[in-house]
Amino acid sequence: MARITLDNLAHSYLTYPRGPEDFALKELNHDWADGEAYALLGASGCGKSTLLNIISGLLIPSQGRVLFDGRDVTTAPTAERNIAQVFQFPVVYDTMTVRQNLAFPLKNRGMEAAEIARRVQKVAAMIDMEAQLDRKARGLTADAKQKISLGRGMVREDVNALLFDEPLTVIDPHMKWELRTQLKKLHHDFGHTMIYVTHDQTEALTFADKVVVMHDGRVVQIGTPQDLFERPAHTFVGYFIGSPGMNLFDATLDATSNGRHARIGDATVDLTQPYAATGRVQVGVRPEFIRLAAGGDGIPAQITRIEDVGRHKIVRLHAAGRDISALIGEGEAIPADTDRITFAPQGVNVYADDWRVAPGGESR
Ligand SMILES: Nc1ncnc2c1ncn2[C@@H]1O[C@H](COP(=O)(O)OP(=O)(O)OP(=O)(O)O)[C@@H](O)[C@H]1O
Repeated sequence: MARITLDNLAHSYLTYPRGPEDFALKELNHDWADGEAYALLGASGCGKSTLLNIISGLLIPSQGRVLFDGRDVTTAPTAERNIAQVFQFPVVYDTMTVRQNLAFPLKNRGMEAAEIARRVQKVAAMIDMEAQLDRKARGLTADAKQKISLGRGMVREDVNALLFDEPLTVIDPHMKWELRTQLKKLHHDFGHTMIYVTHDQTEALTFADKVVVMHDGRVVQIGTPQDLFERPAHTFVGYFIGSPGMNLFDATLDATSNGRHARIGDATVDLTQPYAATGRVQVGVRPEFIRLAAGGDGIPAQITRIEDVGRHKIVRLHAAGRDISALIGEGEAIPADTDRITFAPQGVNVYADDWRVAPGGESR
């Protein structure tokens, strides 16, 4: 296992990039802590695979360095990096049995037969393929083959890091959940440094200790699932994480209140904390923190639709010139004469140029 350092890293696929917009990966400095499980999350094309390929050695970055435990591996080939990789689509040897496929990375390193047998058996149990160990891989479903690929990735215990690039794409939904649980268990048991690329927020939030959110070639936030939910560092994180995503209101901070009050449409909202930003900002409030009211203070709003999705209701509203969503818990009433919304103070975030502005007095 290793700490992986990205030092001043950036990548452009163009030979002569003219500006930041020509970089698939914009400048990045980061330490991936030894033994942590990270998910790299972002929409298609945001640069996840580019970053993963630089870490694995499939791609040499146009700028900066990659260090494993302080050793510069920027130009070292994949084979020298001692990592295990699992890709989106299965990579298996069709003419070999499942057992031989799983044993392959260990045999390659000259491991003793009894130890190979022990590890293969253990991994086969994890991927639920003990009954098929002596079947040839040829003829197995794509799903089963991908489980073999995952097993092969997990069979070595001495790797610097385990890298997964959307590994569950071809797996059926029930097995997805099962395998994700197994990966988490594997991480718990062996403490590998794991990097897991996905565009699926559920996958990222359930798998990882820390989620690295990428947008347009840039890492916009690295945080625990709770950080991403409570304090999205960038409007993209607010929108991308959560279902529905965070509501954003155009607002003007009121200088006479030391940035404590915001003007949203025709209403004045008490943000309950001062913000050191001036002029036009955006106020972000997740649907979980929107409260419905009839009369009194708040932003005038009209309900346009109510969707019952089981454990809660999604209330769609029109407020301050935009469509927004509120989540109302089971058993909570929706006032029939709802004509306003208010914000739960702990759910308010303020953004200037898409980046979160920390309120005065925030500890971090
Ligand atoms: N070999 C390449 N040559 C030129 N441009 C590339 C190459 N590979 C990726 N890109 C571009 O770099 C950007 C980032 O792509 P990348 O594959 O890293 O994103 P991603 O987040 O992994 O997306 P996906 O989830 O679709 O794989 C995209 O604009 C993509 O078109």
